[in-house]
Amino acid sequence: MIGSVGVIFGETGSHTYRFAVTDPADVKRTDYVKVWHPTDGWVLGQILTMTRSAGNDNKDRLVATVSVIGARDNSGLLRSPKTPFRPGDKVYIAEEDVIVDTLGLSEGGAYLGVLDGTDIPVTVDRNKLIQKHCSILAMTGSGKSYTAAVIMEEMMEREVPLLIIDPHGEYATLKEPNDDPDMDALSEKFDIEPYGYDNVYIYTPGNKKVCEYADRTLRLNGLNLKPKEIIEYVPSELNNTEIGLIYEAVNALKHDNINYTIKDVLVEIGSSHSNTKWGVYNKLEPLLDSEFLSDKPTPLVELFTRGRTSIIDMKGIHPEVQQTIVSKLLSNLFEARKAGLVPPGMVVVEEAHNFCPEKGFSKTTCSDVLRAIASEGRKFGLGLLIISQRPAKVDKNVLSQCNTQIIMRVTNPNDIRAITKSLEGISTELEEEIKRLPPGVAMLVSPDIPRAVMVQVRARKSKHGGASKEISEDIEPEEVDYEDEEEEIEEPARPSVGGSIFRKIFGRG
Ligand SMILES: Nc1ncnc2c1ncn2[C@@H]1O[C@H](COP(=O)(O)OP(=O)(O)OP(=O)(O)O)[C@@H](O)[C@H]1O
Repeated sequence: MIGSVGVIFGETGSHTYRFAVTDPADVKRTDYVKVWHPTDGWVLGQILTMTRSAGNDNKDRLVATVSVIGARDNSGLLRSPKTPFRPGDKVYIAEEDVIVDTLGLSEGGAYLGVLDGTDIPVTVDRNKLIQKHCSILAMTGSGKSYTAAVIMEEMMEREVPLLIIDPHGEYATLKEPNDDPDMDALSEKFDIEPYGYDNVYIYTPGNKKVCEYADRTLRLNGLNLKPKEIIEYVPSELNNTEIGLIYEAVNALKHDNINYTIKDVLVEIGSSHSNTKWGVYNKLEPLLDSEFLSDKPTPLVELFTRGRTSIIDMKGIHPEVQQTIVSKLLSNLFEARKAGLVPPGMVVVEEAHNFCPEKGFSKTTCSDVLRAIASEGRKFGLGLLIISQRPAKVDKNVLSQCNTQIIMRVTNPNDIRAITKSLEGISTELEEEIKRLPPGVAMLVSPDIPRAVMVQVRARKSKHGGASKEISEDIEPEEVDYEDEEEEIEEPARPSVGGSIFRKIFGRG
């Protein structure tokens, strides 16, 4: 053990104390320190703040404030000392084994990275990630999708089935090894090797024109859809007369007692004498173009099976249609999991604020199923990994069910409020810490670790495909006034519909 780094002074408690730092070169904020307590033995603490001032003698005084973590008792329980530390007690830098034992850092779980400022690996239990869900919350550019990919890699290595809802096509590069020019140094630091994963399949609900690198087309059941289901798939608003035409067409097909597709519905609408039919054609055309409604839907046992990762790449798909696809897909998956038709596994939802928005922001067709998986998924072994850059806009019912929280840099006060509301006993210092986290460093709140810890997230084994755009260095980033910030979710431009649907359905111009 190296010599003491300071001496406790002033008023002390059993939860916090201050010490005068002997040499500023010995300690820094966030360091783990220990103090001997007469009844509890070595008690671990973490330096929360450091202040510098000039004393009466004009000498520099450096004071560190420590938050007490505690010590393990004979039965392994973490306890805070019942009596305060004594002024005059010496403070020492905590050794690795004291930190590991006290924080209960175990080996063998999903390897997330190292305790910030140390080489101590931090892992999280894979089963708990699945059974108790996980969230990654951070502002854009702070390393959300990078960290999400690290968790995916850890899951893939244990052959956990993964279904990734990927609105921006960020995760296709899981197939390629990391080609970071600094890979040698990163490999050594984190003890990992670059690796591209084989069993990753990219599905597009569109077609190859929409997503040229997709391996397959995602097909959902398009047979005998109810009028309400057809309407949900239509990206444009339908007026009452148009909705009426769809109902009439479906009723006529049902009356004939035959299996029908969207194409049949359109042919039926074509026989109507109403001029409204042209409007309906125009609005239903994208459904025929995208080809995802089929009488041969992609089997769930193909999408969600041991050792396989299926990425649903939503690039080029209208946001409202994305929500309907996610709703259908996850409802079917949840039912299949309840019936034991697919194995336990994890669903990853990127941009979760668009799929399960908080009340008052918008309503989506997939909110209910995400809420159901969040509250009941643990019973059936269906886990959620929720990722969002706008925690304030994510459904609280979903966020509050995520027992493992990975929080990266967040500066928006509304988002910080949303995060701290869902975390018990988070201190003002930790709140401040969240605002200052550098990219790649995360605050981990896990049921296995008695307090929030800062983790330097490990390098990816696979290549990073984040969607961040290069910003010219001479463009100043825009200042955001959070008070005036528009809280409504932006309505993206609807894709234009055109071309001759008549030709597609009837085979002539
Ligand atoms: N743990 C890490 N190690 C090394 N680099 C990292 C790490 N985390 C993030 N980065 C780097 O930071 C950049 C931003 O990360 P990432 O793309 O994950 O951000 P994001 O929060 O998902 O942003 P966006 O919302 O724009 O997608 C990336 O270019 C990546 O190279």
